[in-house]
Amino acid sequence: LKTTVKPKKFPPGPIWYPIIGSSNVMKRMQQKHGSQFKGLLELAKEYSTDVLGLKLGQELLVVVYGQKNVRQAFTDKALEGRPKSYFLKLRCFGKRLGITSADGPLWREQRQYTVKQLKNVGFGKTHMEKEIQIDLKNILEYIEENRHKPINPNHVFSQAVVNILWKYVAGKRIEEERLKLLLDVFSERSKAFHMAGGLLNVAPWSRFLVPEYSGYNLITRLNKQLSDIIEEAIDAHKKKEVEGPDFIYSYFEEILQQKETFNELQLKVICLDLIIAGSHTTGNSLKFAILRVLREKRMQDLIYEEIQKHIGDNIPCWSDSVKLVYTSAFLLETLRYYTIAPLVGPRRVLEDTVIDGYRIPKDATLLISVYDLHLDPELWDDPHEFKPERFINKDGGLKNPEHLYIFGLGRRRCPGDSLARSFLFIVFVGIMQKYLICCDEGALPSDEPTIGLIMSPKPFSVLFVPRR
Ligand code: HEM
Repeated sequence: LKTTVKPKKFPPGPIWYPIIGSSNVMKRMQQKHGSQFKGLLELAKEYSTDVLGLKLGQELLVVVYGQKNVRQAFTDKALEGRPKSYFLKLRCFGKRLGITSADGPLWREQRQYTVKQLKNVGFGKTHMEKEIQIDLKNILEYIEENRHKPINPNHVFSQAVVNILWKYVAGKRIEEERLKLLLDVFSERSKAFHMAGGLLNVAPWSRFLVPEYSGYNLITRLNKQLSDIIEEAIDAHKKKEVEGPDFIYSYFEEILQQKETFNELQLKVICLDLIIAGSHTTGNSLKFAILRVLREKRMQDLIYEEIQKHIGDNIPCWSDSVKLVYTSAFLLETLRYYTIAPLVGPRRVLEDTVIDGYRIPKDATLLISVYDLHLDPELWDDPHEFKPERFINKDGGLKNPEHLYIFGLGRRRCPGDSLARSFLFIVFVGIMQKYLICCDEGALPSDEPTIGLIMSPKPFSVLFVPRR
C-alpha cells in the first residue's frame, strides 16, 4: 500500500495504483491523444500544473512545462543525469556508455572529446562543408532525373543526412545496402518506442514473459543490426581500408594513448549516438521546410529572389547565411513551428531538487516539454502563424533566437547543432536556387506531424519545377 502514497510535495498528477502506479492513466491518455507527448500535455492541463508527476511501475516520472521550469531543467546540474533504465542500457550493450545514455564523469569526458571533434565540422568548416555540397549535388541529380513525376523527398533526404554523418564518423560514404538497412532500422525504432521506454522500462522482467509484446525482441534485433554495421566500419579502420581522417581514426589515437576510459566499446556506442541522434532529426527538419514552402508561395518567391540577388548560381555555403537573412529566418521559423523534439530527455534527477515549489526526489525521471514554449503567446506574437519575419531585427539582420529551445540548453545541449544547421541551410538553399516546389495534382499534403520519439511529417510527394 505504501507504494501508492505520494512523497511529500510531489508534483500533482493522477493517483497511483499498486504495482502499476499511474501507467494505466498514461496509456489511456496516450491512446486518446495519439502520442505520449500530447497525452502528458493534456494531463498537465487537467491538473492545472506546470510540473506533472506520475509513477510508471516503480519509476517516478516528472514532466516540466513553462519557460522558468524548462530553463531550470536544462541548466541545473542536479538534473543532468540519464536514467539507469533498462531501455537505455540495452542500447549500450548492458552498460552505460557513450554520450546520450551516460552521465557523471564518464559522460563529461566522452562528451567533451566528441564536442571538440564536432567543432571542426559545422558552420562552414571547409572539409564537411564540401561533403554537404556533394550531398546537395546528389540530391539535385536525383531531382533532375525524376523531375517529371512527383517525388517523395523522404528517401533522398534521409539518405543524404546519413551519408554526411557516416562520412564524419567513418570517413567514407555509406554503401547503398547498408544505408537502406540503417534507414529501415531507424524508422522502426522511432515508431516503436517513446521517451519513457514503454513496458520494457517499467517492467524489465516482461522480456522473459512476453518478449514480443514488450518490444524486447524488436529492440534487441534493431540494436544488433545497428551495432553490426558500426563494428564492420571499425574493423575496416583497423585494417586501414579507409582513408580518413574521421572520428573513428581520431578515437583510435586516444585508445592508443592507453586512456582506460577510451575503448572500442565506448567508440561503438558514441558512433551509434551520433548517427541515431543526428539522422531523423536533421532529415525531418529539411522535410518540414519543403512541406512549408508548398503552402507559402510568396515566401518561396522571396527566398528565390534573395538567393538570386546575393549568390546567383554559386554553390551555397554556410557563410552565405549572413546575406540570406530571410532564408535563414524561414529555416529558424520552420524549426520553431515544427518542434522536432517536443519532449527533451529523459533526464535522471541526481539529488532531491525543488522545481516550482515541488519536491522532485533523487532518481526520478524528468522530461522537458519545449513544444508548448515554442507556441507560447507570452514569448511569441501570433505563435500559431508561420512568420519568418519574427527572426529579423529592425536593422534587417537575423535576431538572436532567444526563446528557441530546438537544440536544448546547458551542458547536455545538442553537440550536433552546427552540423545540422549547416546541412539544413546548404541543402535547402541549393534546392530553392534551382526549383519551384509545387503540389502534386494541386492537393496540399497535410502538415500535421506524426509524433513518435520525434516529430515526422506524414509521407508526401511534390513536384520540383525548374526555375529556368
Ligand atoms: C535538427 C536537428 C537536431 C535536433 C532538433 C537535435 C536536438 C537535440 C536536443 C534537444 C538534444 C538535448 C537532449 C537533452 O538535453 O537531454 C540533443 C542531444 C544530442 N544530439 Fe542533437 N539534434 C539535432 C541534430 C543532431 C546531430 C546532427 C547530431 C550528431 C552529429 C546530434 C547529436 C546529439 C547527441 C549525441 C546528443 C546527446 C547529448 C548529451 O546527452 O550530452 N544531434 N539533440
